[in-house]
Amino acid sequence: RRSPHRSLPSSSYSSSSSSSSSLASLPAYAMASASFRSQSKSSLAASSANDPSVLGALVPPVLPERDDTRIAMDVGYLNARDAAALDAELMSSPGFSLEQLMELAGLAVAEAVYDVVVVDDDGGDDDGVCGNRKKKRALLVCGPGNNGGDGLVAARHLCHFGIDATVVYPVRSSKAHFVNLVRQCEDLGIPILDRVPGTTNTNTTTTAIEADEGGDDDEDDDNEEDDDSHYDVIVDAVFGFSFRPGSEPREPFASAISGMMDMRRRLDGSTILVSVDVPSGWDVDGDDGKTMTTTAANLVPDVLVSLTAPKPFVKSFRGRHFIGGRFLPPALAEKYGIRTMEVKMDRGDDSHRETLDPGVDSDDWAAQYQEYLDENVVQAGIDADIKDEEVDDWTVQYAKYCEERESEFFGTNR
Ligand SMILES: NC(=O)C1=CN([C@@H]2O[C@H](COP(=O)(O)OP(=O)(O)OC[C@H]3O[C@@H](n4cnc5c(N)ncnc54)[C@H](O)[C@@H]3O)[C@@H](O)[C@H]2O)[C@H](O)CC1
Ligand SMILES: [K+]
Repeated sequence: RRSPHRSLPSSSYSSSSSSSSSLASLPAYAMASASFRSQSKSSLAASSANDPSVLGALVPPVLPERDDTRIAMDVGYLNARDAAALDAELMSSPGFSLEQLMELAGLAVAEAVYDVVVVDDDGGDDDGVCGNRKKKRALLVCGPGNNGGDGLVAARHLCHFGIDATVVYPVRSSKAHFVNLVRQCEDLGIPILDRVPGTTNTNTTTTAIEADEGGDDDEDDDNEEDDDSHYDVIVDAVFGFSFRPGSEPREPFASAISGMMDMRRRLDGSTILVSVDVPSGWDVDGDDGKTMTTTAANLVPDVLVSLTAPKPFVKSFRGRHFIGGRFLPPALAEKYGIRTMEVKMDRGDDSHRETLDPGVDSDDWAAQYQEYLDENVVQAGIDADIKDEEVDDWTVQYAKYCEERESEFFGTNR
């Protein structure tokens, strides 16, 4: 078993496994049949440990073994001004809506998180999202802008991926889209807290802002999570490319940032910190790795998910790096000096699941059972040798067995 954020890639990353199972659709029980196919995913490599003391210093590169899923870093960098301009252009020219962009961004974040905390932790062999493995837990700390929105979207997808997500959202936006994103999380049973568990609430502005913005006052003290809760991953979605590094982050976000760092210390390396687009409080355009604000000086993520393209600070980032967000038409990519990447579809089951047509391609045992039913149950009605009670007995048992199998596949996500 490999440590997900300190590992080099396996040379045989492409080993894949697939499995399929099915439940026969039987006339008496109308069982849904399902087949789950999954493939192992490759890992991207950590090029060196994330020791803050070496940040910005010259670190000899650790050359990874060949891994075709890594892309060269000559994809181009987007400074903060261009990132904002490109964002605006994506909405005006190809006509993307913010909702669309954010959905793709948040999905990319959720998939990267899933890769790191589930797939790689399972030794690269994912045997089904809804299998029997222990649920991983994710804490998503969301800020006031669109970076926070990416976090809210990611929380929803992670929940659908079978991960226990908890959101920290200290200042809720009153914009309709954000209200909906929160609602969608709540509908999935995702707790929405107003502070990072284990921190005291230094936030004196939240209530006022929420009241101003018509927020839900009942939620103000909503921090029911146990302060000692363990999270396998913390997602930092507090600030993105619009953070102004000239001043320190204001409350309650300063506390959210230090809360993430404290929790990481408390969990003593057993949690992975993933930053969305920019480690919150870092200088987006600072490429020497030393220009983050004091508050964020020790916020050094293990994993970064750049959206659209890496920002200049990435040159000094030493962790695992993913690029997400597939929105760029070639003309815009060229204009902003970005090389778009071809996304490898080696997982194939993120947004959809294949089901087996009942009886068409069913597993052996199901086909055999169906055959058995055809021969025996049909006969049961006319064959006096098989007593009704006996039929009831084994049908009940079989229905129970099917339910158990089904819940294995679907987990608690039904
Ligand atoms: N095309 C893409 O790549 C997309 C990226 N997305 C994500 O959006 C963010 C950028 O979002 P934006 O709303 O412009 O800003 P931020 O979330 O970075 O936060 C701005 C927020 O922070 C406040 N603020 C700024 N400086 C400070 C400070 N010193 N102290 C306290 N608060 C501060 C400011 O007032 C705003 O409220 C990008 O990084 C991506 O993550 C989109 O989701 C989709 C398209
Ligand atoms: K962030």
